Amino acid sequence: MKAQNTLLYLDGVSVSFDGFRAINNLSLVLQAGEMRAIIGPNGAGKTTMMDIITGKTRPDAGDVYFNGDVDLTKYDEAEIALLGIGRKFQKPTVFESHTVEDNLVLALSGPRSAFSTLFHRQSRDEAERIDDILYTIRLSEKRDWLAANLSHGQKQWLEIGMLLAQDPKLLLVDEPVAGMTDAETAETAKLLREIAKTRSVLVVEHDMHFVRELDVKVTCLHEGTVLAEGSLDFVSNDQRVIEVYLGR
Ligand SMILES: Nc1ncnc2c1ncn2[C@@H]1O[C@H](COP(=O)(O)OP(=O)(O)OP(=O)(O)O)[C@@H](O)[C@H]1O
Repeated sequence: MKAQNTLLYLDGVSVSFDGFRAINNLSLVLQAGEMRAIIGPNGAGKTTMMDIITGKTRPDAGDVYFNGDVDLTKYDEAEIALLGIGRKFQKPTVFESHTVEDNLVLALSGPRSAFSTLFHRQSRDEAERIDDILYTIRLSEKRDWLAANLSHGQKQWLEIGMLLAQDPKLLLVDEPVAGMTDAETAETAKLLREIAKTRSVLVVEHDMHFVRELDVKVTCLHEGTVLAEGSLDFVSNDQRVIEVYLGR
């Protein structure tokens, strides 16, 4: 089967809402260890594509395979999260009244209750993982801070850290740098590149400076299908991409 050796394989995927085709014969292949940037105008179907991958929306037609032969259309949202697909929505949803570290402890624990999680003794393994994640998300020095006191960008990093605590094979990240300072945006590109050394990442983003800094293959969606795919230079020189998106 074609999906073999791919981390994510979408082929001929379509979905309609009240007769409107939000996703139209969409095909996209992501290799293990690959980071991909998804661009495209409002309404292109970027969010709907993520909804299909995470099981929030069922496609009307097409194949959606994860990790080679796992047919994602057969699983619900909770099962897909457990299979190793983590999703970060645009707005950060950290626990503001907990410390940075406790946010990660809670994320690491999965189904355990918040109370027993915060009061059980961390194993050395857990403590090491938390140290590693804090280092990756640039928050080692702020581990004792209340999440409420972090900047917007730092909250986004913390939420990425909370996803990392669940050790996903694939991370879906929706507009991570919206509202960030230029310095935070540049740091986020570095951070995601580091994360992508050990797992695959799909990033939806409108900020082209940031996409350039990611330095990865780009897929431009339009009207629910792939309009152009390749390097950012290749895609941004495509006349149709300029017409529907970049030239606006
Ligand atoms: N549940 C739904 N019911 C009806 N229409 C929907 C639904 N979800 C999405 N759509 C429509 O499908 C199209 C694709 O929307 P989607 O949100 O996936 O685009 P997008 O590329 O993520 O846009 P943006 O950049 O604005 O986030 C839009 O026209 C949207 O109105």
